[in-house]
Amino acid sequence: MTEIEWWEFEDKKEFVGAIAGDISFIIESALDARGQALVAFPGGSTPIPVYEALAASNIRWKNVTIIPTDERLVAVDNPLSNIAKIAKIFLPLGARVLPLNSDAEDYHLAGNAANARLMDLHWPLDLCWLGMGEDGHFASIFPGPDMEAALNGDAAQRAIGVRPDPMPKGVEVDRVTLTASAICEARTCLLSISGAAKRSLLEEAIEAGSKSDRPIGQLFSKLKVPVDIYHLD
Ligand SMILES: O=C1O[C@H](COP(=O)(O)O)[C@@H](O)[C@H](O)[C@H]1O
Repeated sequence: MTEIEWWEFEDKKEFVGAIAGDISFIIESALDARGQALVAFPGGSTPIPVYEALAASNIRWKNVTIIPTDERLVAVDNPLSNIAKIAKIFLPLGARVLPLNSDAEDYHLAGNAANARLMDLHWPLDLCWLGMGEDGHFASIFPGPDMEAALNGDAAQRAIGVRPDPMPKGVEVDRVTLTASAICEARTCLLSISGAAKRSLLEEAIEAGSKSDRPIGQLFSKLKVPVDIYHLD
């Protein structure tokens, strides 16, 4: 199992500031070392205040490429779109923001198109910042017909189309996600969650590791890079 450091917060402002500070450091270090940075940001609602804090920081965005860890296959003007929120904040700052979605006819083809797009990037990710749902999914790796391929498929595949089964309530759409192997290759990994329920689910899943029926437990059994977990109570 990988090394894990938990960072506990009761104050939302401190939680947001600590994550933004860590991410700024990782991005600036990558820019200093390689002249560019490639990072994956999670979707959903938890990360939005952190996006805003990052946007207010002094990061040199010009040489930073941001991809979402996953995307819901909806139009960009749909409020469920992950890339729309990222693009709205970071494009005006000069970052390159690359979507994972496309006009492909079905989610398998959308996954293949995203995978091909990611092959053009300077890999690995300098940072994979993840969120986690209340059901223990991360990025868009959910139980369902595609979970095995997303977690344990071809190690060279960076993105894959997935259909959650059961569909998560309120977000009943197909998706494209980074694969576990693409995430495990990242130079750094950070997970941010809020709420006591997510914390105890995560602890149990990490403990169960590869035997966990939660995708996040299986991811932790594969990760080699140390992970910082930021938790807001
Ligand atoms: O559907 C998704 O949910 C997770 C968790 O979102 P949160 O708002 O509960 O933190 C997110 O990490 C993922 O990127 C997103 O597509």
